[in-house]
Amino acid sequence: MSQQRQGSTPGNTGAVPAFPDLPEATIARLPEYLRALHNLAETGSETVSSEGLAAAAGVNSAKLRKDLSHLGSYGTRGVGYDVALLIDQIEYILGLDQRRAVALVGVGNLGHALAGYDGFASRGFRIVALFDADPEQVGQALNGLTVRHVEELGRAVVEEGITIGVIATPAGAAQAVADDLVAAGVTSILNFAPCVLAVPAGVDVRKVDLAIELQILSFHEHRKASLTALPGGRSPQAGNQEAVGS
Ligand SMILES: NC(=O)c1ccc[n+]([C@@H]2O[C@H](COP(=O)([O-])OP(=O)(O)OC[C@H]3O[C@@H](n4cnc5c(N)ncnc54)[C@H](O)[C@@H]3O)[C@@H](O)[C@H]2O)c1
Repeated sequence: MSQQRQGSTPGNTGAVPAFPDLPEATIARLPEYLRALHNLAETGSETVSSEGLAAAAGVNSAKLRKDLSHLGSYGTRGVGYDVALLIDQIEYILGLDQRRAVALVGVGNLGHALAGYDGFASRGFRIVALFDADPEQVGQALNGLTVRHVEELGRAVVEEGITIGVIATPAGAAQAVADDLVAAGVTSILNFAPCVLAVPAGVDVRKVDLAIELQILSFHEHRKASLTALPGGRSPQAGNQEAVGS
């Protein structure tokens, strides 16, 4: 997932003096640590070593210790990290202690799948409103919500306290949708459409493009094939797993 940064992070604005200024790569790994910690908590683990947590999150332990030191979390020698405490710290930093209201615009193939996914709630998000421009979609019930016409977006954003917008429209419509979301007061956008969005300062955009991820895997396939074709048939050793930005 790539990020377009037009705005500043909430930290270091003076409003929350104690908020740590985290590297982007560390921010991208925190959700992986959180997922691993929740799995550990579910199996009854109260503490975890840095090596154990690193293995569960798919990163190396030196990187994990450095990341967690940014949160002021160093663990206890011989004991490791307190699982519940670390979950609280990471959820606080990611702002997941408030369940954020999300609007989804574009309820086609992808939008249907996203709106129907129940896993967001347990990760701190509520999709509270669905919008589409197609009269055939408007009025449909989906996962307890009714699809509304995109013209109702502005009012709904204010009434429902929506701060995050997800765009799942065709690329040609995405910029206008982003403009409407921003005009309504949305300050974070997750864009699935294959295009770059222009947004004003203070608005964060993240882009998800599975085709780009596949192209990166294609590069690795190409590289492995070229290595095995070398004289002596050098074959690649360990796999290259890049679960989160580094
Ligand atoms: N990021 C990824 O990995 C990934 C994967 C699949 C699809 N996509 C992209 O996601 C988008 C949606 O794909 P899809 O297969 O669901 O397409 P789709 O055609 O099935 O759905 C698009 C929906 O957007 C609606 N729409 C069009 N203009 C609109 C507007 N101005 N306001 C509100 N709604 C509008 C349409 O009525 C339709 O319901 C496309 O841009 C596609 O390229 C991205």
